[in-house]
This record gives sequence, structure tokens and C-alpha cells, in this order.
Amino acid sequence: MTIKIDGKALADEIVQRVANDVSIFKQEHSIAPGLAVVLIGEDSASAVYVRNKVRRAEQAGLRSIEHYLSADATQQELEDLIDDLNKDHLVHGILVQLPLPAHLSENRVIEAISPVKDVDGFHPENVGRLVAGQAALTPCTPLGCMIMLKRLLPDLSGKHAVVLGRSNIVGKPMANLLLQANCTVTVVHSRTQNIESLCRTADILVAAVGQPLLVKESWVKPQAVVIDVGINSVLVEGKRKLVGDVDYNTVFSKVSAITPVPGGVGPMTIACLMQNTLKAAQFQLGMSLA
Ligand SMILES: Nc1nc(=O)c2c([nH]1)NC[C@@H]1CN(c3ccc(C(=O)N[C@@H](CCC(=O)O)C(=O)O)cc3)C=[N+]21
Ligand SMILES: [Mg+2]
Repeated sequence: MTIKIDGKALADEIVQRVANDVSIFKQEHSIAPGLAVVLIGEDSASAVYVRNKVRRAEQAGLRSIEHYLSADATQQELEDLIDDLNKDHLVHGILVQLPLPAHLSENRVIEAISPVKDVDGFHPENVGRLVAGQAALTPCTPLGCMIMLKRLLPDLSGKHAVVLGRSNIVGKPMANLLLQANCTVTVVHSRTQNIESLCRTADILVAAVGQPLLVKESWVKPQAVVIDVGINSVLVEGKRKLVGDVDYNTVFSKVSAITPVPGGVGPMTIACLMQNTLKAAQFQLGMSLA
């Protein structure tokens, strides 16, 4: 019997726990942890994401503030806003929604965010800390994937994990977290030779390439655990539908567990954003890091 990993239910659980810790935080500090989300330009795909974030922030008891800049905002305007948020004592977490319009530098924006408020974990200081195995704010999507994996396989030690994709947002931090958990890690990407046969050697396969239904039944080892990070919007018989990077229906019966899309990694990403915002607030107010 294959386990369908219920990311939504696990996210509910995490947000509940964050809400509990937030109420303690509020009693101790008389303020709520605050999350500022910066959005540049119009992007229909981000609308759902923002709505989910706002709803989860409410559930967690966090204060969440959205800042909307127009698509033609300048680098200076954006960095000035980040500067204000860095100085704002009511803001403990800052997330700038990526990707940015082409005329803006993502690297410069990420570096402008104070590392202690960098709830995405994208600042080079947090990236370095993660790689070095030091306490850090860790990217939300890989963190959510690790929570699901550990719930399923409490001892990840010695497992062969294959990460499909090498983005700064998912693939690279995911590989580092798996290594930290004593997995043997292989990262495969667009230039890799024999991708399919490498994936077939994985005990744990994490797909994060943004290619709808790329991973077929022939790509997975029997009884593997499959984590599908892809959230691809495709047209099926004229209707928009979300599908992952994994061909869920054909892969399902061959593996021991798999995340669905939607309802898998997506809700966990948002739950981890709430968790990171609380962690950032606790750190900034001098409590010990969990
Ligand atoms: N700085 C930055 N950090 C991010 O973490 C970030 C970003 N920029 N830009 C956009 C992407 C996308 N992303 C999603 C997270 C959750 C869902 C999510 O909750 N999905 C649900 C619902 C999807 C639906 O129903 O449309 C699900 O998969 O079940 C989707 C997308 C975070 N991103
Ligand atoms: Mg993230």
C-alpha cells in the first residue's frame, strides 16, 4: 500500500504548533511576530500563494503585511523599501517574492535583506551557515520536504537521495539538508548524463525542476519515497490544472510513499514560512534558537 503524504494535514499541525508558540511569544514580548511580503508587478500565479500565506499567518497569530510595488519599480525603490523593513521593529521576517522583473537584480535584493530577517534563507550568510552546518534560517520548501521525509523515515542515515534540480531556492539547499541528515546525495540536472538511470537508484527522489510530469514510472526504484516539489500550471482539456514534476498516477503504485500536487509540498512551504518568521522573531528578541 502506497502512502499518499498529506502535506496539508502536516502543515495544519505545524501551524498549530507555531500558533501555540506565538501566543507565548506575545505574552513575553507584548508584540506579534511580523512578516512583510514584498511583491513586484502583477503575477496571477502568486495570487494563490499570497492568499494562502495571509490565511496561514492569521491562523498562526502572526502579523502579516503586504507591500506591492509596480512592475517598473527601480532597484533603488526596492532597496529603500527593504531598508525601511530592516529597521522596522515590528517586522521580523522579510520575503521578496521571486522571480523579479528582468530589470531588477535578485542577488542585490537578497543581499539587502538583513540576514536575521531573511525568512527565505536565501541571503549568502544563511546559505553559508546551512552548508557549514550552523544554525541558520533555512529555505522553506526544502525545510518542508525534510519534515515530511523525517516523519516517514525517522532515520535517513545512509539512504541514497537523488535531488532532481539545482536551483538556489530548492535543489542546492535540499541537497545540503539531506547531507546533514547523513544521506548519500546525488544532484542531477539538465546537463547530467543518464538522468533516468540515476533517479532509478534513489531511495529518496526529490523532483524540483519545474517540468510537468517529467518523472515517469521507469525513473523510480520500487518502494522509493518520492517528494514532488513541482507546481506547474497546465491546460488539460481547456482547463488550468496544477501538476507536479512527477507523473503521479503512473508512479504511485510502484513507490512506498509520494507527495501529491496540490496538497503536498506547497502547504508545507507556507507552514515553514510561519515557523521561520517565529524563529526569526525569537532570535531578534534574544530568545535561544530552537
Ligand atoms: N521569495 C520567494 N519565496 C518563495 O517561497 C516563493 C517565491 N518567492 N515565489 C513563488 C514561489 C511559489 N511558492 C509557493 C508556495 C506554496 C504554494 C502552495 O501553497 N500551493 C498549494 C496550493 C496551490 C493552488 O491551489 O494553487 C498546494 O500546492 O497545494 C504555491 C507556491 C513559493 N514561492
Ligand atoms: Mg521559500
